[in-house]
Amino acid sequence: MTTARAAAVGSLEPVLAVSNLQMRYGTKDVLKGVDFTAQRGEVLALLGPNGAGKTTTIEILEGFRMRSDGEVSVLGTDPAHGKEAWRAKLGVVLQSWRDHGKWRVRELLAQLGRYYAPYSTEQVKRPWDTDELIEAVGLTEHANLKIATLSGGQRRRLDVAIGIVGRPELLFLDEPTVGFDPHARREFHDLVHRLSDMDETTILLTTHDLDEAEKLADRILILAGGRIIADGSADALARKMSTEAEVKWTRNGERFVHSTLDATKYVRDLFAEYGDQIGDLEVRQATLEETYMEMVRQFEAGEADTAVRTFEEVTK
Ligand SMILES: Nc1ncnc2c1ncn2[C@@H]1O[C@H](COP(=O)(O)OP(=O)(O)OP(=O)(O)O)[C@@H](O)[C@H]1O
Repeated sequence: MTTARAAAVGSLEPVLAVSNLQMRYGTKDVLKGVDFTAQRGEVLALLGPNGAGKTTTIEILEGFRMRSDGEVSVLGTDPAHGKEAWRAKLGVVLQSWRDHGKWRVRELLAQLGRYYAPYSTEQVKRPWDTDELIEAVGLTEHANLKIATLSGGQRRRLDVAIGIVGRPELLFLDEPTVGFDPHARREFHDLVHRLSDMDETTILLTTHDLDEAEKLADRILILAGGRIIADGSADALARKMSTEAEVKWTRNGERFVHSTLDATKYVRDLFAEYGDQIGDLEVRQATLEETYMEMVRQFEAGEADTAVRTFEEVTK
C-alpha cells in the first residue's frame, strides 16, 4: 500500500472505538457495557451524574486504568499496551492539579515541551511554540509568574496548556472549566473550537454541565447506569424528546392548565370550542436540560434504574 493510500485509509478509522467496555471495582459494576466511537476532529462531551463513571472511562482510554472487559482502541492502539510514541500523541488534562508551584509558567511549559520534540513531523511541529501556547490559553501576562501565585482559573488554563503542549491528536479534558469565571469559560470554549477546527484535534471532555456540553460538543454522550443512554448532537437529542407539553390559558377570568402529548391539536380544539374567550395562552415543552436534570435528581436519590428508564423513554 502506498503511503498516501495508507494515510487515507488510516484517516477513516475512528480515533476512538469503545465496545462493551466494562469496569468493576470490587463487587460494584460501574461500567456495564459502554459503546461509542469518535472520528477525527470531533468534539465529544461525556456527560453524566456524579459517580456515573466518566473519570473511570476517560482513565481507561488514557491507559491509566485497566478495564475489566470490552474492546478499546485509541488512535488504533489498545491503551492497555500503548507505548511512548502512542502516548506522545495524546493530551491529558486531569481533574486534580499536579503541583509545580515553584516553577514559572513559561519555564514549565518549555521544559515539558521538550519531551515532544522527537515526535515532531512534517505535518505537525512539536512541541507548540511556548509563547504562542501561552497566548492561546490567555496566560501571556502571567508567563513569568510562579505557578503557586496563580488563581484557580489561571492554574486550570495552565493545566490545559500542559495538556496541549505536544499538539496532541487526541485530547482528554476531565471537567476542564471547573473554577472558571464566565469570561475564562468563553475563552476556553473558543480555544476548544480552534483546536478542533484548525488542528483537527479530536477532543473528549467530561462535564456535569449540559449547557457547556451544548456549546462545545459536536456530540453529547450521556453516561448513566453504566451505559451510554443517549448519543447525538444537542439538537438531535432535543428533537428526539417526546415529552408532554404544558398548556396554560385563561377563560372568563379563570386559569386553566393541561398537560398533553399533542399541544398543537389541543390548542386547535380549544380555539374551535371557545374562540375569542381564550386569553393568555402559553405552551411549554420540557427542555433537554429539564429532562436531564430530572434524570440526575433521580439518579442522585439512589433511583438509578428508574432515572435511566425514564430518560430513555422520553428520548427514544
Ligand atoms: N479506585 C476505585 N476503587 C473503588 N471504587 C472506585 C474507584 N474509582 C472510582 N470508584 C467508584 O466508581 C464510581 C465512578 O467513579 P468516577 O470517578 O469514574 O465517576 P464520575 O462520573 O467521574 O464522577 P464525578 O462526576 O463525581 O467525577 C464511583 O462510585 C466511585 O466511587
